[in-house]
Amino acid sequence: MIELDRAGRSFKVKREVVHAVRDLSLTVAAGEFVGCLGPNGAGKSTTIKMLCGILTPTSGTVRVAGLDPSRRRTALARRLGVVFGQRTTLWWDLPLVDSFELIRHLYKVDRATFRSRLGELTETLDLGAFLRTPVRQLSLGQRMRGDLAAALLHAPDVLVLDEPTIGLDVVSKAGIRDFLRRVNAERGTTVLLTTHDLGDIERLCRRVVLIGHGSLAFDGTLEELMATAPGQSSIEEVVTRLYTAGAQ
Ligand SMILES: Nc1ncnc2c1ncn2[C@@H]1O[C@H](COP(=O)(O)OP(=O)(O)OP(=O)(O)O)[C@@H](O)[C@H]1O
Repeated sequence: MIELDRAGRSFKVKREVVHAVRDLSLTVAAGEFVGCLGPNGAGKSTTIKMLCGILTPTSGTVRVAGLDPSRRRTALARRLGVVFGQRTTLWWDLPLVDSFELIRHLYKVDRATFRSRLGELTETLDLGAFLRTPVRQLSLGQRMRGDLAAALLHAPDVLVLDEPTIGLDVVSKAGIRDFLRRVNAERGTTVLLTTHDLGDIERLCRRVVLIGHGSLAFDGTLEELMATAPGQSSIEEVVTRLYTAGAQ
């Protein structure tokens, strides 16, 4: 469902070239739930932006649902849902439900299907109390739930999330994690998320990939990740070791 083959992305900054992602090969099969870790500046967001078609790779190839994201952005939009935790895709001054209505038009979802999906998402994400509130008045947790609903209204096959639990309290995080687990298990949606919250990884992701210096530094199960540092009892200790051992 997601395929990166020796994908790379560099940027020219003044006279320097920054290799944000280099030679990254990764395949995510349909229905998988994969967590992506990596130190600040490792290349996670750049990778996500290549998957969405926001950035074109400068080397290698990227495919999502069989499509080249930067060339087939419109076709891909129908198959892909995206949430950037640090930024909203909702219309700031409009009530949440009006953003959903606009998304319905953009994705050409028929009214009956929209109503039934919105009903389901309102219930599972508990949006009822603030559907008519302008997005700018929502708390971060409410806004994130709104963004998740917006990303799923067109029932995409693939969901890509860049730090979806950033800044959320423990209860809101638990709610979002529970929701994502259900979307993956019940709808079979392929999920790839980036996070700095190791609780997301422990509670959600059987498979973990670690990006360091723009390349793949680890790809395996959580158990295999723990086994890279025998004697360390917590995932924090294992990841700290990996980051300080050269992923940085
Ligand atoms: N548009 C850009 N122009 C120049 N350099 C960029 C650009 N976008 C990213 N970079 C650089 O590419 C590298 C990777 O950045 P990226 O945002 O992908 O990291 P990240 O792993 O998502 O980090 P974080 O965990 O801090 O969000 C960094 O060195 C960053 O400064």
